[in-house]
Formats: sequence, structure tokens, C-alpha cells
Amino acid sequence: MIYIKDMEDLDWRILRIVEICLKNHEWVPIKEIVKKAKLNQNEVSYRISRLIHIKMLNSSQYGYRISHWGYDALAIDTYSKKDLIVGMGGKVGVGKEGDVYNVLLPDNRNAVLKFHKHGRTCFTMGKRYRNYLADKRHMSWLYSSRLSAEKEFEVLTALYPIVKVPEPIANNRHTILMGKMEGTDLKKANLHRLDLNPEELFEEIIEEVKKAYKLGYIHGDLSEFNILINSDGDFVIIDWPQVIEINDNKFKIEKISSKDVEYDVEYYLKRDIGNLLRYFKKYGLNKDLDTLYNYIIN
Ligand SMILES: Nc1ncnc2c1ncn2[C@@H]1O[C@H](COP(=O)(O)OP(=O)(O)OP(=O)(O)O)[C@@H](O)[C@H]1O
Ligand SMILES: [Mg+2]
Ligand SMILES: [Mg+2]
Repeated sequence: MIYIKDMEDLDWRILRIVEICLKNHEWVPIKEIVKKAKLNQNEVSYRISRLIHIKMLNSSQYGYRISHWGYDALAIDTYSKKDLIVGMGGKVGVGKEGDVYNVLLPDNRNAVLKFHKHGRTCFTMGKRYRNYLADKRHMSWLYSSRLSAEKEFEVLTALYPIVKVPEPIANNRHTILMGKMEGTDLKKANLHRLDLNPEELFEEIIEEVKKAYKLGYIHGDLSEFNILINSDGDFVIIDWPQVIEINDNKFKIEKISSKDVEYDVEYYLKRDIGNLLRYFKKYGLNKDLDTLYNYIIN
């Protein structure tokens, strides 16, 4: 629980100062905070103890840093101050890399806010991110979560509305604000009960994969868990941070047991198609992977 309502202006100010100082420190020493805040040491100590009490800051013998909750709070506060969201509701979903919450936009539309949480990332994901961050020495969860959110927002912006993906609305820190799909994931949907034709749906999904490929992107984690569908058969493909950019060599190498293994675009695209085929097999669909692959790339 984030106790934003208990936060006073000075608490926010100190929290933001700690965030800025984290660019240069792993733990921010109190004297650094005092210097930047232009407040006396007693006031700063008092604010820090309040922030620790409500779990916005973590402390060690070396100083202070922002907690997951502190970072969440800063993002929510920023959206709220910019009038991008006017309310927050419950959780829509919990993924391996983040939590997704219902939010209300000023025009009364429902949307969702996805928090990227790399601290508890799945292992492969971490590996790939470490790769593309090889030159950044002090990579913290805070920094890598932010990059992951930025990447997902960038991809949604490049794909929307050509490809069926959620509408990207805004990005702040480790979060993205996007349109909400009222529906369920394909994993939980029963296509027969929804009166949907599995073969038609499969072909529609392949069309989206093809369009994304033409724009230069391979999802990289496509499966029945990352497709949301409603009862009309409308769907969106979600969860894009691990995207493979077709002209970006950095994404082609993964470290497996400390050996560099080079995977190419073909590997990732076939893996995505293979996941879809596996899912649709239970509806009796039998298609050839190579034929689909050639259809997509040509
Ligand atoms: N735009 C959206 N509209 C409605 N629900 C959404 C939306 N985006 C995400 N969700 C819900 O939140 C869940 C997690 O989202 P997402 O898959 O993007 O996160 P993740 O943490 O990367 O998950 P994973 O562990 O699958 O990698 C989804 O399975 C879905 O239930
Ligand atoms: Mg997912
Ligand atoms: Mg994911």
C-alpha cells in the first residue's frame, strides 16, 4: 500500500532529490540531500525518517535510496499533477515483470497503468536486458525497469494503430499508461463458447504479426498469455518490452550458461509462431511453421 495521502510537500521534495542523486550514487548520503534541499539537517533527517516509515525510502549504512513503492509513488504523482489520470483502481493483472492497474482518465475513460518491475524479473529477460545495457555500469533495477517501460512505450507508439496493440497514452519512469482492453487473455478464453472461429482468429493474429514484422518488430514473447480478446473477437497483442528489432544486432545475442549464443530473427519469429501453433492445436488447427514464416517475411 502506498500512503500518498500522508505525504507532505517537503516529503515529495526530499524523495525527488534522492531520485536525482541516485544518478551518481548507489546510496545517497544525507549530506548530499541536505546540500540539494537547502534545508537544515534536522528537517532533512525528520523527512527521511517519515519516508522510511511509509516505505518510500530504503536505508543502509551508506545512505538512502528509493524503494519500489517510492518509485511507484513518484510516477503516480507525476501523472496526477499532469492531469493524465484522475483515479486509480485495483489490479488488473500481475505479470512476471510488472503489475497492471486500472486507472481513470480525465475524460472518464478507463485505461491501465503498467509498472515494470525488473527487481523480480524472469531470468532470460534479465539476461537480454543486461546485454543491451552492457555499457551501463551501474545498472539498477530502477534504471532497467525504466528502460523496459520506455522500450515498450516506444514500440506501442510505432505500432499503434496499424497493429492491434493497446493505445499508448503516456510514459513516466518505469511505467506506461495505455488503453484498456476489456476482455480476457486467450489462455482463459473459450473460443467455442464465444462463438469464434479459431482458424479465422489465428489468421487474423498472423496478419498482425506480419504487420509488426513489416514495421521492423518481432514480439519475442508471443503466446496465448499476451493476447487479450473480447466477446466480439476483437483482440490486442500486449507485453512488448522484450521486442526484437529487426535491424538491431544487439538483440540477437543471448548468454546461455555464460556462452554467447547467437539467435537470429528467424529463431525469434519462428518461436512466436510456434507458440501460437501450439495453442491453436487444441482447436484442431494444423499449419506448417515454415509456410507461415515465409508468408510473414514476404
Ligand atoms: N492494455 C491492457 N488492457 C487490459 N489488461 C491488460 C492490459 N495490459 C496488461 N493487462 C493485464 O495485465 C497482465 C500483465 O500484463 P503484461 O503481460 O503486459 O505484463 P508482464 O508483467 O510483462 O507479464 P508477463 O509476466 O506475461 O511477461 C496481462 O496478462 C493482462 O491481464
Ligand atoms: Mg505478459
Ligand atoms: Mg512480459
